[in-house]
Amino acid sequence: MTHLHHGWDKQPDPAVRARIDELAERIERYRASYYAGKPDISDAAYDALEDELRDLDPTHPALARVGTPVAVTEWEKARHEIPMGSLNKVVNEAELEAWATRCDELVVKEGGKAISDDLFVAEKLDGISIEVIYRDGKYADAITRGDGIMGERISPNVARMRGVPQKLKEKLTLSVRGEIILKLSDMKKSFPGVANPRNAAAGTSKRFDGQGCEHLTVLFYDLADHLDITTEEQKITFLRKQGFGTPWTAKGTLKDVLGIYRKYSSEIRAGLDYEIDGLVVRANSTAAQTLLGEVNRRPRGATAFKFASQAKVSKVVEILWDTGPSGRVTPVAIVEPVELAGATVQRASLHNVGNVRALGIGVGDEVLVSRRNDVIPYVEEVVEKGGKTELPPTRCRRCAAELVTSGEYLLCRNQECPALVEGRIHNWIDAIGALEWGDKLIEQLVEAKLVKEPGDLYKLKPKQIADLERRGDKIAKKVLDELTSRLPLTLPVFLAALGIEGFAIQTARLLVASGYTTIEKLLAATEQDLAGISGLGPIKAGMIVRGLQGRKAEIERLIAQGIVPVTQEQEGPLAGMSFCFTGALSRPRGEMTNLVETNGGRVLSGVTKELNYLVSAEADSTSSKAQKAKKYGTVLLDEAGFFKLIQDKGVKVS
Ligand SMILES: NC(=O)c1ccc[n+]([C@@H]2O[C@H](COP(=O)([O-])OP(=O)(O)OC[C@H]3O[C@@H](n4cnc5c(N)ncnc54)[C@H](O)[C@@H]3O)[C@@H](O)[C@H]2O)c1
Ligand SMILES: [Zn+2]
Repeated sequence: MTHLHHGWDKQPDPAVRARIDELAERIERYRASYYAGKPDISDAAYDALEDELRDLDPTHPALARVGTPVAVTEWEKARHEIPMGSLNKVVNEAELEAWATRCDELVVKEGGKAISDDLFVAEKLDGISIEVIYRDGKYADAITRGDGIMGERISPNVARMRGVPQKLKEKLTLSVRGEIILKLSDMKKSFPGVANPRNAAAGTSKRFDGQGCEHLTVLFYDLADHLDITTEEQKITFLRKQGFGTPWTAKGTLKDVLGIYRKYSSEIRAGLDYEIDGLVVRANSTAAQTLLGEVNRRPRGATAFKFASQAKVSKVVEILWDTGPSGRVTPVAIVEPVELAGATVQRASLHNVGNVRALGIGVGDEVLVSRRNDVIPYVEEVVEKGGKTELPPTRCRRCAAELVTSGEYLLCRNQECPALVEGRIHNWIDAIGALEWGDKLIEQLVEAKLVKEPGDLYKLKPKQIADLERRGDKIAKKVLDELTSRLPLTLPVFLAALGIEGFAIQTARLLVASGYTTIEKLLAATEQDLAGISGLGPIKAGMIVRGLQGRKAEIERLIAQGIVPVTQEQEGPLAGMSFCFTGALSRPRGEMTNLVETNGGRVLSGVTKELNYLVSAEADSTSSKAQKAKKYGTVLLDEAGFFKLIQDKGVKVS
């Protein structure tokens, strides 16, 4: 193989040289901690740095090393008769195909048979390599990989692990290779509080008192002495026959392997009782493997086919402190763009101020950004400090008010803060089910200082909305008509729309059912009064009373404007029933809404605990709305079911 160094034939520039030296030094340091079971950084971060070094200097000696030299410990050092190597890796299907093609070319040139049609695949166990030696069929020795040449003799510990037979079925002398793992079920049972099975296995297997080794398991996948064996498949069969536990394996073509990989990535891996970090793919024929030979103690005829990492290293460019609708300040890291799970990521959540302090993060730091299960990307760890540690702000970035710390959170308590005003308006619009009002419109209205509190919504003139950027007469009329069409509001909706903490619609309903049938009665209630209601309790009662008193003037302004809550639910055959429509329906949404509302029912914009019926094109939909509905016990209906229901109630459908 030729290494073109991206086409450079001159000396790399000093900055690159310095980065290479830095990476190499750090890689050696991280390895030493990792193989001792106390990694400094995550595997994903380590792999990212190793890949970076490989890009800059593919032949760097740090990349050729295996494991780490053994440290001075109480364990006796032992030399491996046959050095223990490592594996090269591929991280996607194209790389695996390229590896197979390259192997085929090489073997064929040497007069062998192409390997692509005869591959052997095994789960790549994420544990610690171990060599176990049997003499005359009896367990004799176990040596850790160490740096591949010299390891530690931890025989008494390995003897206690599961899956290690004391005696073989035949009186053979041989050396087998396996991986010490900690099964997840054993971790749960016997290692409370431990989160990483690999690190626990590494630490435990080297304990001088051997404590905990009985909970570890060894699975075997290789055999050093060949015993007339000519394929990997025969090796595994032999190991199983002698009583060794093994990982799952299969024989197949390149296409089969790709299928297996997809299946493992998408489902099997998540259901295993142990962690694997990929598959190991090899030429099934040992003759082909011998022909291919090895480079840097990594066989060319085998490769680790790793699962895609959903984490990458990047650099923090800026840290933003966004004030949210509830006043909570959320820190966000802006990082140099990285590709993650098919998307370019530039913003990563830092959750809260407590987490920022715990990470000790700052602008200029190298961080690991991850995106798991499609959630919002977040910063997992600081890999290397590169700048000053971020000092959390003392003032709100939206309104400059002094921030308050509450537990892990920073809060803006200024009720006039535009972020909080937007939040309250948003809550109102949501609760009354005004579907036409988008976030952006609310933001514009608050920005233009046209709306400071919910009551202001009802004072808006069509022209004020029409004049906003990208609005117009049609939109203005539509949203204002919608607003008035929701009136009058029932008392529970009115209360929930205020968005008082701890005071959602269920609580509002409970209060009405307990006799607080007018807003006046509620405003007059004390904490003690409400605490007596079963299902409320003193804490919630306190929040409700304080919340209502804090908004009293605003409530009075609403009422003065004619926004008077009514206690009676509307009348009609669908009174007391709520519906939410989702997906493509045969009639326009507006028509369905009208049908429900003119008959006394309510239409909600989303699935809440209050929703009685979710109507969708397919009743067995697996959409997130349908899942939520199932959780709440909401009835799922298809269109036909909906029409049948309302007709049974006496609604005439044209
Ligand atoms: N976090 C850190 O600081 C840090 C530091 C160094 C290394 N690492 C991690 O260690 C790994 C590299 O270490 P490595 O040299 O042990 O290589 P490796 O784990 O990538 O692959 C080789 C090893 O796989 C194991 N293996 C498991 N199942 C196998 C099977 N069925 N067939 C063959 N081998 C199997 C063997 O022990 C073998 O030695 C990387 O994943 C890297 O992220 C992390
Ligand atoms: Zn603020």
